[in-house]
Amino acid sequence: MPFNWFRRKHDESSTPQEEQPATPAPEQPADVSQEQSAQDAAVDYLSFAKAAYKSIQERQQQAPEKRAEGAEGAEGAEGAEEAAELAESEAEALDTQVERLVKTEEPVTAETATPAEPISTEEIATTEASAIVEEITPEATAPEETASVPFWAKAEAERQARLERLKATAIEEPEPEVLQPVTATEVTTPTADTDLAPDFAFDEGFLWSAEVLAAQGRRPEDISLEEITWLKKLRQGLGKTRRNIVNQLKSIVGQGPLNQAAVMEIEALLLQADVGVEATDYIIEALQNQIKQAALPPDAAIAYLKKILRDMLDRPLQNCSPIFVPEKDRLNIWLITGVNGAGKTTTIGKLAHIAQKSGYNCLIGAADTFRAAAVEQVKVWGARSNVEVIANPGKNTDPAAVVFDAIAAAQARNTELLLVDTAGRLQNKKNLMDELSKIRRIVDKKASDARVESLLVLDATLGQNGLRQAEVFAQAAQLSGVVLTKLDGTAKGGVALAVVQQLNLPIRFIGAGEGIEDLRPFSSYEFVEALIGT
Ligand SMILES: Nc1nc2c(ncn2[C@@H]2O[C@H](COP(=O)(O)OP(=O)(O)OP(=O)(O)O)[C@@H](O)[C@H]2O)c(=O)[nH]1
Repeated sequence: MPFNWFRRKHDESSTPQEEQPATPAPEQPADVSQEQSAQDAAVDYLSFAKAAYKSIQERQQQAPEKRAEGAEGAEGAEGAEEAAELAESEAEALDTQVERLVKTEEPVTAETATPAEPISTEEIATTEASAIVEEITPEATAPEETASVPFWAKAEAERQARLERLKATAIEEPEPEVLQPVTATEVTTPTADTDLAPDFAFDEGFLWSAEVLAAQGRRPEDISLEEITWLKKLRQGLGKTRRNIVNQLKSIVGQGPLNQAAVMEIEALLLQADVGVEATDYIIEALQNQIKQAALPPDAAIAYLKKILRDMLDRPLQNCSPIFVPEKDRLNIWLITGVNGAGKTTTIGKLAHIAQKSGYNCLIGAADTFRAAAVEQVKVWGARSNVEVIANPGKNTDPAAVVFDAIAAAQARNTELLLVDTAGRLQNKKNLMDELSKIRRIVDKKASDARVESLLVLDATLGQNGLRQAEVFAQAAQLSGVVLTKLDGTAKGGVALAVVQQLNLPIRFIGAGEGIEDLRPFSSYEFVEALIGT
C-alpha cells in the first residue's frame, strides 16, 4: 500500500468523494490559561516527538545497506550483540539530545545519509493532431456542507481530547531496543522514508513539526522524515513574514486584553503583510465582533486570530471537495496555468514526482509551445521525476494539438494523471482566453470521462500584483484551485489570505523551494501554525 503524498496518508480503497480531508479538521489550540495544563501538553508533545524520532530512526536502520549489514551480522551471535549495543547507544544519545533541547533549546545533530534520486531521460516525440471540438461542458461540482464550529465552548473539551489521544499514542519511556538482524532477501515495505533527508536532527524544528502533526491526530509511528523536513522548510520559508510582521502582531496582542487601539495596530500590520484590504477588513471585523462580547486575554487572542485565519483559508472548500487528489484507475487531467515565471514548470515537475511516489501512472503534456525553452525545461523535470513528456518538436506548434496528442497517449497508456503545461503570456487577454478555452474544449471532447481540474500557479513574492494577473486567469480558465509558489524567503506570506478572499479559490498546493520535494498539499492548519505559531 503506497504512501499517498496527495492525501498524506496510506492509500485506501475509498473514492476521493467519500474521503475525509487529508488533514483532519484543525483542532483548537490548547487553552494555556493554566500553567500546569501547558506543562502537561508540552510533556505530551515531547513524548510524541521522541516516539516519532525513534520510529524514523528505526525505519532508516532498515534501509537496504543496513539490511545487508544485518544479514552478515546474523551469521553469529556477535552481530546480534553489536546491534543491541548500537540500539542502546542510540537510545541514550536521543535521551541526551532531548535533555539538551529541553534545557537549552540548542539545535543538535544526528547521523544522516544522502538521498538517492532515480534519473531517467526517456522522451517521446508526438504525431500531429487533428480534430477540434464543439461545446464547453460546464464542470459539475458537488457542494459539501461544512458545519461551523463554536470556538470558545469547545476549546477546553477539545484540548482534553487531544491530550488523551496523545497519551494513547506517545511512547512514555523510550526503552533501549535490541535490533533484530534481518536477511538480505527480506522484502522492503515501501515507506515514505526511503529517501533520507540531510537534516535529520532532534532539534527545535523537529519538535515543532512533530507537534503540528500530533495536533492533527497523527500517530508517531506514521510520521515520515519527509513530512518533518517539509514542515521545517515551510516554517523556515515563512520566517521572514513571521519576523517582519507577525511577531509585531503577537506583541500587540500579547500586551494585554485585546482592545480597540490594538485592533487598529493589527489592521496596519496585516496590510503590510500583503494580506490585502478585503481580507484585512474581514479579520478586523471578526476581531471587533469578538471584543464587543469580551476582552480577550493574550493567549486567547492569538488562538482566536489563528482560528479566524484558518476559517478564511478553508472557506472556499465549502463548495468543493476538501482534498485534491487524483482518482485511481481513471484519467485525471490537471491543466496548469499561470503567467511566465510563476513556477508552472517547476510545479509540474514536483507534482509529477509526488504522483510517481504515490503510485500513480503519470504523464506530462508540454503545451506551453510559445517558448521553446519551456518545452525543454518540462522535459528536464520529466526526466527528474521519471515521467514521460509528450511534446511536439516543431516550432510554434498549436498547444491544442499537443494536448490532443497527450490525451491520446494517456489513454493508450492507462495514465491516471496527465499534467498539462499551458502558455501563460498575457500580451492580450482575448488571446489568452481563446487559447485556454480551446484547450479546455479539446479536453472535454477527447476525454469526456476524465476528471479535469485547472490549477492557477501564483508567485507569492509578487503579493498583490500577482493577484491582479490571477483575476484575468480566473475569468479565462475554469479554475479549481491555486498553487502558491515561492513562499520561501518572501515577506509576503500573507498573500495566501488575499488569494482566498479575493478569488474565492482554495489553495491546493504550496511551494517553498526549488527542489523536487519542495511542494506539498496545502493545509490551513500547518500554514497558520508556520505563520504565527510559536
Ligand atoms: N525559491 C523558489 N523558487 C521557485 C519556486 N518555484 C519555482 N521557482 C523558481 O522560479 C523560476 C521560474 O520557475 P518556472 O517553473 O520556470 O516558471 P514558469 O511559470 O514555468 O515560467 P516559464 O517557464 O517562463 O513559462 C525558476 O527559477 C524556479 O526554480 C519556489 O517554490 N521557491
